Amino acid sequence: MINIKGLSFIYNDTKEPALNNINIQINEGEFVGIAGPTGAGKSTLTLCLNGVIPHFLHGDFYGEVKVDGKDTVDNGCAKIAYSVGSVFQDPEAQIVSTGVEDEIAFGLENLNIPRIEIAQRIKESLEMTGISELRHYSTSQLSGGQKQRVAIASAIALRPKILVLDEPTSELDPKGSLDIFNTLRRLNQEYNITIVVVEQKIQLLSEYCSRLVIMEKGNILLDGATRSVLADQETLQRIGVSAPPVTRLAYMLKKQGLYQGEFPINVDEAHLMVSKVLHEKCK
Ligand SMILES: Nc1ncnc2c1ncn2[C@@H]1O[C@H](COP(=O)(O)OP(=O)(O)OP(=O)(O)O)[C@@H](O)[C@H]1O
Repeated sequence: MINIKGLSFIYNDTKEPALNNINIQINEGEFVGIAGPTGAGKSTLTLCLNGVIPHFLHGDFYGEVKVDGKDTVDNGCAKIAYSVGSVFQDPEAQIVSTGVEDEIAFGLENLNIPRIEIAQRIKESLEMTGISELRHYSTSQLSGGQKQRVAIASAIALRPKILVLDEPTSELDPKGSLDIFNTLRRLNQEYNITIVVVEQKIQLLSEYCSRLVIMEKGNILLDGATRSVLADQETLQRIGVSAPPVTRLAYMLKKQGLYQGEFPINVDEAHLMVSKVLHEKCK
């Protein structure tokens, strides 16, 4: 679904590569989280997936990026938008219309989709994101989390196979952040949309993503199943990515020889781990 080979990118007027020989393959239906310290190249990578790089942001581009079989150099952003929907940090900056319905119709009208089909797609994308009740709202009435879900609905109205999100919860409170990730889970599980999300809140990534990619200085440092990536505490600590509290607790227990099992990645699993440790101790 996403195939990146030898991708390096240096922004104009800079010396250091923002991306440095990235190789990654993401298969259909994966839910991939990307994390890493500031300046790691996470946003640059998302911009390479939706074609903004190289078509709008210029620099030295090396290697190959293919999304849904389309090479992003040979296909413009409009063509790529049929395969890759994009959602950015700030919902305010993405929303251009005064009404929810108009907002979702906006991208479709630009692509000359027939009116009757636009109506169908508005209904469908509102249902998919669980916000049908907001259809006739004015966008100024919406909370940050609702705006971000309208942005997601607008992106999926083009029926992309891949949804790329760059820190979609950065402006949101914990409830709004959970709503977004629950929406993403639904799009992934029920509609088989491949999700690639850059997110600082590692706890959210650990609960929702099946695969984690950790970047640093333009490189992919770790890439694998969420549990195994989070188990590499030394690397995460070294680059300043703080693992979820449950994983840190497991790490401490393992270091002291009190726990030998798998790393927990959510509260339920941590609960089981603590019960096991206590059981052993009380024997
Ligand atoms: N438009 C730009 N022009 C020049 N350099 C840029 C531009 N955007 C990003 N960079 C540089 O590219 C490198 C990677 O930046 P990028 O924003 O992709 O990292 P990031 O991991 O998303 O960081 P953050 O978490 O702070 O958003 C950084 O050194 C940054 O300064």
